[in-house]
Amino acid sequence: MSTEERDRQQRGVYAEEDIPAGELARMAEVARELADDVRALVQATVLTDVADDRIARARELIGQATEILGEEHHERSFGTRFNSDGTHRSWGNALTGIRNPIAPPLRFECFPDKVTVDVDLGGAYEGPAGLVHGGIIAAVFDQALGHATESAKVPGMTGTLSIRYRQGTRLGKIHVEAWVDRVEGVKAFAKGELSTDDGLCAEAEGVFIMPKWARGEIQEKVLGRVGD
Ligand SMILES: CCCCCCCCCCCCCCCC(=O)SCCNC(=O)CCNC(=O)[C@H](O)C(C)(C)COP(=O)(O)OP(=O)(O)OC[C@H]1O[C@@H](n2cnc3c(N)ncnc32)[C@H](O)[C@@H]1OP(=O)(O)O
Repeated sequence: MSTEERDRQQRGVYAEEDIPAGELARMAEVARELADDVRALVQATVLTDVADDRIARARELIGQATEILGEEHHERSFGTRFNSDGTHRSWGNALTGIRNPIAPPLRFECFPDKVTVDVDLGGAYEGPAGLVHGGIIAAVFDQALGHATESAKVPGMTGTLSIRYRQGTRLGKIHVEAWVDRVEGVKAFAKGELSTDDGLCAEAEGVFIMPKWARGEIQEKVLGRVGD
């Protein structure tokens, strides 16, 4: 596929889909509840100790649920959708998406100088025994630093992300802070820290770049709007 065709496809996953605020709130609630249920199922799957016949029964029920959910579905991804009320939604996002049970999910608080997030990473995010997987930590940082750039109105895609793991992060509650350190043209340099009750566990820095294909119209839309 040519670069032009790829860029065109990529722009296409940023779509206008105008939905009245009340209806949108209802849809968000339904999506959030379903994702919460499936997230609980994932956790139960990792930790269960029931006998094989109970697992067989659970699989039957899960199969039925999968079939129901598949009756109507989006083609490949949810993408990002823009509303005329000044919001946009990326509900499939792997870290924040309210439709996505893989997402921990991260819910950021935005301040003028930084973004913060508190989240509980349970057994489904394990790497070394009892500790959070390093790749999950990297993903959390990627999103947090990216969110900081978006909040500072200099959003971009991750060009480079570097992490220093200072000590193991025990499964459980984590606190992450991220901020924009400086901006050079289309590049925003962001930093972040992850801590727990044990203190500082990891630090990150990254470069976030507004890609060529998004400069202009899509950039304006992302900059002008808020959402989840
Ligand atoms: C609207 C849509 C997008 C934004 C909306 C996001 C909003 C919402 C954010 C929510 C938070 C998301 C947080 C998760 C973020 C991911 O997960 S992003 C997914 C992982 N990253 C990727 O897939 C990126 C893949 N790479 C690319 O798309 C492109 O190579 C890049 C990195 C965007 C570069 O784009 P490009 O248009 O080729 O850039 P180009 O004009 O050649 O270079 C611009 C400058 O950047 C430098 N540069 C290029 N590549 C790199 C690199 N990898 N490292 C360091 N510097 C580099 C160049 O040297 C140049 O520097 P100067 O000469 O200006 O000094």
